[in-house]
Amino acid sequence: MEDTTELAPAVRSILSAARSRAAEGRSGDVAVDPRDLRAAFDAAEADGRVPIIAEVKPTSPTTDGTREDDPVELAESMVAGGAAALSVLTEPEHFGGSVDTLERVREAVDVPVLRKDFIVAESQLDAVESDVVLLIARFVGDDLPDLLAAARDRGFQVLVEVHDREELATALDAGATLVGVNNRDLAELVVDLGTFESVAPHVPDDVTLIAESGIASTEDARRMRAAGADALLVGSAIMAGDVEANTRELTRAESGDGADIASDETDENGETDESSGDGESGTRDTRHTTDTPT
Ligand SMILES: O=C(O)c1ccccc1NCC(=O)[C@H](O)[C@H](O)COP(=O)(O)O
Repeated sequence: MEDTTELAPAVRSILSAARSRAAEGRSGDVAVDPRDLRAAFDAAEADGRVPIIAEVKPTSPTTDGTREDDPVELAESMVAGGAAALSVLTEPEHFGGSVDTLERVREAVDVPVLRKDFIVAESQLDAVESDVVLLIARFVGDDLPDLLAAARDRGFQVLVEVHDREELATALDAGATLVGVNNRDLAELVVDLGTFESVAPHVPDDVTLIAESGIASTEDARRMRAAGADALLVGSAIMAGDVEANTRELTRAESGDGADIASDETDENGETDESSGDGESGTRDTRHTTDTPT
């Protein structure tokens, strides 16, 4: 079991709740016929859209209040705004999510759907079908290879989330081919886009790389793409206000006609550290670098 002493209290509480749910158990393994996430990213690129995984995130430990709209309507609006894929929180106690919500969303849309939860035990994998599941390297520790295999056996594509180079090495050793770098530090819950920029150059080109958390503007989106992100996972900035318009603006961040969503939508988290990083782009892959002005 992981040492949780350095985690933020909210994150320790999330983990404790996850372990309780894991203990409830379920019978029977799910068998998923997944929608291809990489193909969805390629289709967005071919269409001139930045590949965005838009997250249905009703609330979170760093969000004030709860968005009560029908999650299916929110999801459909995200797809209408050009999202290549969706992420749906299924964690009930801290994020207002549910497996029922994910089932309804996946039925309503035809893009790949990531199940965003805090999986620490194999039994949790059988709670619901999704196209992609998340494994957080920090939380699963030495169980990563076994959980990765268990998820793949069920048909899931697996996004392994890391926060630093050490976790990246662990993920690659375990055979991860889909890696997310979380800009949110789970010890302090502070967001720093420099995190992605420092880890991305060390990710092999044949790994699909996703920048997660704290992307609050079209400028942030371009910054993460310039640092080598194949796709961006965005929750709070899309959930704040008109989700279709917010999604569209981010997907158009490289086509020069996207207004800056941060200019008229205030992210109540207000945690993105724009001053972080040293201003140099990562060199992993410059395909995404753009000269398009804001
Ligand atoms: O978002 C939180 O407040 C949070 C707190 C503690 C653990 C995890 C948390 N978020 C999970 C996520 O992965 C994000 O929802 C996702 O990366 C989107 O981030 P953002 O665009 O910053 O909402």
